[in-house]
Amino acid sequence: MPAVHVDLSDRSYEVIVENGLLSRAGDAFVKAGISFGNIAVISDENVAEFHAETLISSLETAGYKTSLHLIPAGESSKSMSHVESVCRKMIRAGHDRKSLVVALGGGVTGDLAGFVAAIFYRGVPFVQIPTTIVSQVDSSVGGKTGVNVEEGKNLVGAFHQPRLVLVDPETLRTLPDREFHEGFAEAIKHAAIRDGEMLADLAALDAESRDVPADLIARNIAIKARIVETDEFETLGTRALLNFGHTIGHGIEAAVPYGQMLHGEAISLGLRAALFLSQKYAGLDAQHAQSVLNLLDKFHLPLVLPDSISTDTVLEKLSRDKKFAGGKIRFVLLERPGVAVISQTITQQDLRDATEHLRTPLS
Ligand SMILES: NC(=O)c1ccc[n+]([C@@H]2O[C@H](COP(=O)([O-])OP(=O)(O)OC[C@H]3O[C@@H](n4cnc5c(N)ncnc54)[C@H](O)[C@@H]3O)[C@@H](O)[C@H]2O)c1
Ligand SMILES: O=C(O)C(=O)C[C@@H](O)[C@H](O)[C@H](O)COP(=O)(O)O
Ligand SMILES: [Zn+2]
Repeated sequence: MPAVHVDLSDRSYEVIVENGLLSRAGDAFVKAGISFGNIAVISDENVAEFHAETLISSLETAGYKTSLHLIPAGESSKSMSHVESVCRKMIRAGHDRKSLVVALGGGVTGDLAGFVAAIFYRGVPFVQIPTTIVSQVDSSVGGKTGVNVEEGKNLVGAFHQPRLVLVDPETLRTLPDREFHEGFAEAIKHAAIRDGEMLADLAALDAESRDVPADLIARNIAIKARIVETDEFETLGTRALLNFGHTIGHGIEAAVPYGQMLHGEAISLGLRAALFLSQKYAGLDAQHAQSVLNLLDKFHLPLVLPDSISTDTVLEKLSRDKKFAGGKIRFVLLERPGVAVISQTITQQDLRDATEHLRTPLS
C-alpha cells in the first residue's frame, strides 16, 4: 500500500494510495483519528453519480453523519458564487465549526471545497478524495485552495492543508477519455522538473489503460510533497518550480471561457512554451525538449494554440500571475530532464514570442 507522508510540522498528513480505498474510507478516517462526527461531502454532479454512494455508505457504517453538497461539473463552478452557495447550504444543513469537509472529485471540487473549509466558520478541517489524474497526482496535495475570477486563474484563495488524502486509482475507470488524458500534463511536469526516469516510465505506459499503477501516482505525490515541504507558502521560490508550464498555461486557460480548455490541456501548451524558452535561455537541448513534447502528444494533449485565442488576451490574463513581483516574473525553465530552475529575466517580449511559437506546427 503506497503511502506518502507530507511533513509540515503541525499540518502534516498522510496520503494513502490504494485500489478500492473509496469503499474503505470510513475505516481509513477512523484509523487516521478523525473524530468529527458531522461531515459535509462536497462533490460535483458527475462524480457524485458514480462515487458518492460508496463513500457515504462507508462513512456512515463507520459512524459518521454526512450531508452531500453538489456543484455543477466543470471549471466554471470554481467561483466565488459557488463557494457562497455551498457555505449557505452547509449552514442550513446544520454544519458548524465542529464539522469536517470532504472533497470528492477532481481539482475543481478539491480547490473549491478546500477553500470552503478554509473560510467556513473561519476554518474547519478537510479531507481530499481525488478522482481525476490531475487531482490524484497533484491538486489534492499541497494545500493550495481557491477559485478563479474573470481576471485570471486561482486569484482568490487560501493555503489550507488537508488532514488526510485518500487516493483510489479505481475511481479513474469512470473518467471520460479527455479528462483522463489531460491529467498526464501534470505528471509529465513532475517528471520533467524532478525525475528524468519517470519520463521514460510515462513513455512506456499504455496511454489508453485505466490501470494506472498506484506506485506511479505515489511517486508524483512524493515529488510534489518534497517540494511543498521546502516552501509551503511559496515565499522562498522553490514551490514555484511546480508552476512549470503554468505561466503561459494559466494565461491560455483564462483567455477562453472557463472549462472550454481543460487545465491539463492549457498546461500542455504552457509546457511547450516553457520548453521553447528553456532551449533559448537554459541550455535545454532540442532532443530533450522533443522527448517531452512527444510524451504530451502520446497522451493526446494539445501543442498548437488555436488561432481563435489571441496572444494579447493570453498576455493580459497572465499579467496578473501571482509570480509577478516588482514588474518581474519568476519563470520556470528546464535545464535538462529532472532539473528545473527559476529565472527572473524573462521579459514581456519573451512571453509574447513563446506564445506566438505555439502557433507553429510541430516539427
Ligand atoms: N490546488 C492545486 O495544487 C492544483 C493543482 C493542479 C490543478 N488544480 C486545479 O484543478 C482543476 C482541474 O482539475 P481536474 O482536471 O481534475 O478537473 P475537474 O475537477 O473539473 O474534473 C474534470 C471532469 O471530470 C469529471 N470527473 C471527475 N472525476 C470523475 C470520475 N472519477 N468519473 C467520472 N467523471 C469524473 C468532473 O465532473 C469534470 O467534469 C483546475 O481548476 C486547476 O486549476 C489545482
Ligand atoms: O501546488 C502548486 O504549487 C502548483 O503550482 C501546482 C499546479 O499544478 C496548480 O495548477 C496550482 O494551482 C497552480 O498554482 P498557482 O499558485 O499558480 O495558482
Ligand atoms: Zn496545474
